[in-house]
Amino acid sequence: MIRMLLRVLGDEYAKPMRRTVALMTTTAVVEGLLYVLLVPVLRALFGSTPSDAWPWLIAFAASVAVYAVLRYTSDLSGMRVGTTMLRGMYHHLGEHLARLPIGWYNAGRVGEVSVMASRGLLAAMGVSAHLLGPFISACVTPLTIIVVVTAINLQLGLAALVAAPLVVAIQVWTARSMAANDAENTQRSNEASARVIEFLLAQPVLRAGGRSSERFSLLDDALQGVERSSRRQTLSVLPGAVGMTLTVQAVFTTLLVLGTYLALGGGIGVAEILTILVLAARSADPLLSLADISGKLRGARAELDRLDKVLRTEPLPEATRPVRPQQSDLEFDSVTFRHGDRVVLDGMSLSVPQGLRLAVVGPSGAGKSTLLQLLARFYDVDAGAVRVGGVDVRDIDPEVLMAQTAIVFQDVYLFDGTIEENVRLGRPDAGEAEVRAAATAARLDEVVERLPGGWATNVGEGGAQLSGGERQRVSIARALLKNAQVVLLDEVTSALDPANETAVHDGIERLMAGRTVVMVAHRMRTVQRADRVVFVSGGQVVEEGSHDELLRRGGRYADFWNISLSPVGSE
Ligand SMILES: Nc1ncnc2c1ncn2[C@@H]1O[C@H](COP(=O)(O)OP(=O)(O)OP(=O)(O)O)[C@@H](O)[C@H]1O
Repeated sequence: MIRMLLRVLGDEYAKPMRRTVALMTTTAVVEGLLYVLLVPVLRALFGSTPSDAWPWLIAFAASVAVYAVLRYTSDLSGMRVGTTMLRGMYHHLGEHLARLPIGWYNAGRVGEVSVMASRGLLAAMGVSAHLLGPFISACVTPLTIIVVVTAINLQLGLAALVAAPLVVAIQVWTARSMAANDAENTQRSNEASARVIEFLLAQPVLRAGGRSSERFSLLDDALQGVERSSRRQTLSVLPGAVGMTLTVQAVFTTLLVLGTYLALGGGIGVAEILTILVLAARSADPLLSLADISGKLRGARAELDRLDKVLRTEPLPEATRPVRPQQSDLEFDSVTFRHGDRVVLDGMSLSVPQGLRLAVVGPSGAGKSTLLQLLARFYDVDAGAVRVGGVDVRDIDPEVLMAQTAIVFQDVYLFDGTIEENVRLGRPDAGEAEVRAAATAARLDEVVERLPGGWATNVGEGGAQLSGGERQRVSIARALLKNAQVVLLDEVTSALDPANETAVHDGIERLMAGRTVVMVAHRMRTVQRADRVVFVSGGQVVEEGSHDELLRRGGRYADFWNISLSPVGSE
């Protein structure tokens, strides 16, 4: 477990962790040894001069004080290591996530990473802050006590020692029977969380379609699944807990009977027998809590496993000698790319000379968006090469590639901050005049004028305070501010009202001026602004030429527009 923690976090935490474990072990041993002092105390109390007990009582009190200080220090150390690790883990995870390919971030990841960053990291931190100390105490203190009992009386020590393999066997058996239920419970909880999120996000659609109750029953089923698996999980603990209680009781009774027998035969004194019984009673608590602590440790381990899996996901390889492209022409050279088993691009070749605009048209699912994503290196190709300025994108420093590429997608995500802060993301070191100029060029100034807080208006999480078209203008202003030589557009105007569409078209026109552009197009108006058009289908370019040429040719492209402009398919 600790090895796993250190692997996830890095070796810099090994030293404080080892120190904490040593401190916790010492504390547990001292706790066990402490009670040896009861023997002289009790001997004196049962002897002819009870006042002889005083020095031993003082020694006992001093030992208790030493134990209390040790306990405080080791708990504090565990807490400190836990919080330092938590900070370290956040940094480690944050840095790693920032290096992972953007293609890794599909919809499911958001839930997975957010659960990991909250529940997972807290559970992992809890290992050293809350679980390690009690776990070490539950294992080491009873063992120390057995050693002490053996030192006082060999027969009673051996009787107590018989319990050790029994306790281990019960632990292993309980852990096995709980493991399957733990996994099922985690899976059911994750499913239920996903259903809750789906149910909340889909409220507008569900209400419009009158399907709320239908989807609620799915959510209800998921929640009932959690209830059932939680019940099974609780029940799976019971045999182990009962077994452990019976074992502890049996050992206690054995020690009591054997101790009384030995005492009656004069083999052991009353002080010794009382001390042994106190020690036996003292071992009961940590032993009984062992099952609970082990369960929590297993839960934390499962969270760490998930974290470890993400941390072991390799970022896209970076070039050892990165090349900076001097031009902005684009090229797909026999590119093959798969999403899982599905071949999306199958040996595709195309090129875009510097400063020209290419429109990509094709049926849904043909791989148009994927083509843009490969140009921005969200993924690496499976075969062939994607080149910018004649340089393979894998040989370009990712930051340089990103600085050279402006991307405007249909779905724009804005951060919870002011409009100005959101535009500035395009180039954080831009001057105020440059930010305003970009905003004006994107016709964002019209939006800002209407807002009560002007430039300082907070856009809310995800840009919820703005309409789709207004968010789109922020995104275009960002791209304009970035002043990148390559512009990638993923049909940005298809869902806008006429006023916003005109404004966004104006902004896009300014953004495209003098730059190399690839635009995914679903609308004739967008395509007509391109210098060249490719029609993609089946993972390949099937037709290429200007809009008018392709229409005249009467092939797939012409069919595509004829269908989409027919009364049923028209916009
Ligand atoms: N993250 C992903 N994981 C698995 N498959 C994916 C992923 N993204 C896209 N695909 C699949 O790759 C294929 C191409 O998707 P892409 O989004 O590039 O198509 P498109 O031509 O842009 O479609 P549309 O016009 O409908 O947006 C589709 O079959 C899609 O299901």
